[in-house]
Amino acid sequence: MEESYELIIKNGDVVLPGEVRKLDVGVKDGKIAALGQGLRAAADTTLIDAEGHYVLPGMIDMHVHFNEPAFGHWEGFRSGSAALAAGGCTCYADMPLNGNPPTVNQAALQLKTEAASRNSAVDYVLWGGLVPGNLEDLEDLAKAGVTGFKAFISNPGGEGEGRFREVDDETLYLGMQKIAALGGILALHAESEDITAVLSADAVRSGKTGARDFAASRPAIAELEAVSRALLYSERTGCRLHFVHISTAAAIEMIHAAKQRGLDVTAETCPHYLMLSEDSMEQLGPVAKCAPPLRSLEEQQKLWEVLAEGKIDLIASDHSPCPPELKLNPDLTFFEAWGGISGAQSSLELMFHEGVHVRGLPVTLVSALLSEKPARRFGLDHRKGSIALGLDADLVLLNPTADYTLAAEDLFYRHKHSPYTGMTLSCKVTATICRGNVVYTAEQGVVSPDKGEWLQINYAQPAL
Ligand SMILES: NC(=O)NC(NC(N)=O)C(=O)[O-]
Ligand SMILES: [Zn+2]
Ligand SMILES: [Zn+2]
Repeated sequence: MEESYELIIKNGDVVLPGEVRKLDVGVKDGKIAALGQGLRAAADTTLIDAEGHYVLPGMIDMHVHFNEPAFGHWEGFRSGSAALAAGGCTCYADMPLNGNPPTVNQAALQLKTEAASRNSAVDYVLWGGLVPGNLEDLEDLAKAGVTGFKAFISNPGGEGEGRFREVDDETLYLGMQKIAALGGILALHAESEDITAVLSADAVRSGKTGARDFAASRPAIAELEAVSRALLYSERTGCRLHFVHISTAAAIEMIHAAKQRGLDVTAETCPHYLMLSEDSMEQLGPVAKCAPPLRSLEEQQKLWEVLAEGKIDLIASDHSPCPPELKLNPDLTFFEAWGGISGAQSSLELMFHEGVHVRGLPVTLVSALLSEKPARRFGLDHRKGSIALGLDADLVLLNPTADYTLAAEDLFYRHKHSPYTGMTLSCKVTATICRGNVVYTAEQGVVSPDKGEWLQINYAQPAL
């Protein structure tokens, strides 16, 4: 009997693990059911012509802050996931902070899942938090299906009573022991609180509150010190560790060396450390403010070099949005403005534009950093992250010969500011498909805003 497909994507340059081939992709029951040439459509098959386009696995963005509950006026699941879909992302991980309550116990996780349910365009996983005082909650969170635990070494900022707090050393050490026993993984924001707090206070006291003063208050040594401490804890506790948003090649090298000696650690960086620099902070203002801060152009170049050498494990956006008055109000000093960049919609396009087109990196390397490697690291690879038979049909069509200038109106975020508006890009996402369902097209926008599902993670077994 002839196979019948609900969807066939024809004639695209399909990005498979390690190679690109011109193939048709046949989708049945939301899964990739065939990869071949000349797949035949039935009367009710939807056909998409991908001639001249890459067909990529959807990006898996392991680091976004959607601020519900309570801070949906900053960004919510609807708008945030719409932006991700428009940017070629088919699965994401929501961080446990900037909503209130933060996701640090089961009751808070329940509120999070209620906010997300039937409000996400694409699939998602949820991080729980490790904070002072919640050691006893970690097991419940793990059983409820969080993807892992997130902790901050430096003060995360934010508003509201009960907001997310950074860990002290004891909480970090005991937390890592416990997470190791649960088989979980810790994601860590690694900047020394002692160094950044003292330098920030000094700068503000002496009226040095500009963009470069901010960068100087969070120097590379703050990242290196926190990374080295956490590596020691990982070694002693056996806790799997993932460093979020690493900003320097030196920290990447330190993590890589730890990996070489057998530690189960990985490093993420973000498009903004690869695309922007300290100069951008000065030119664009707080819209380009984040922590760790953007670095020098020399540092940015070194980060591309370690990326090309395969020492970076994955790319995530660290989309950390806020209302315009916390970023664009001229009365705020650079130190007072919100720290966090709105960028999730642009990650894949930026990485292809700069990584593949400008710097000549292999398409397969860039795609692996966006999809395959995050899936493997976080136990999603039996369903997501690659174009392979039997996996979810999470697919992106990318036009690699586009020439478009990103405008604020193109953004699906709740608040349409981003450091990338005005940038001209050489590629564009033209369609995003999640589990065989067309979620976004460049012509029609987000056509399916609410069919994304929560993938609960069971560390002992792979995700459902
Ligand atoms: N509270 C935050 O969202 N912080 C975020 N802010 C950044 N990166 O500037 C982060 O992930 O650290
Ligand atoms: Zn962070
Ligand atoms: Zn973050």
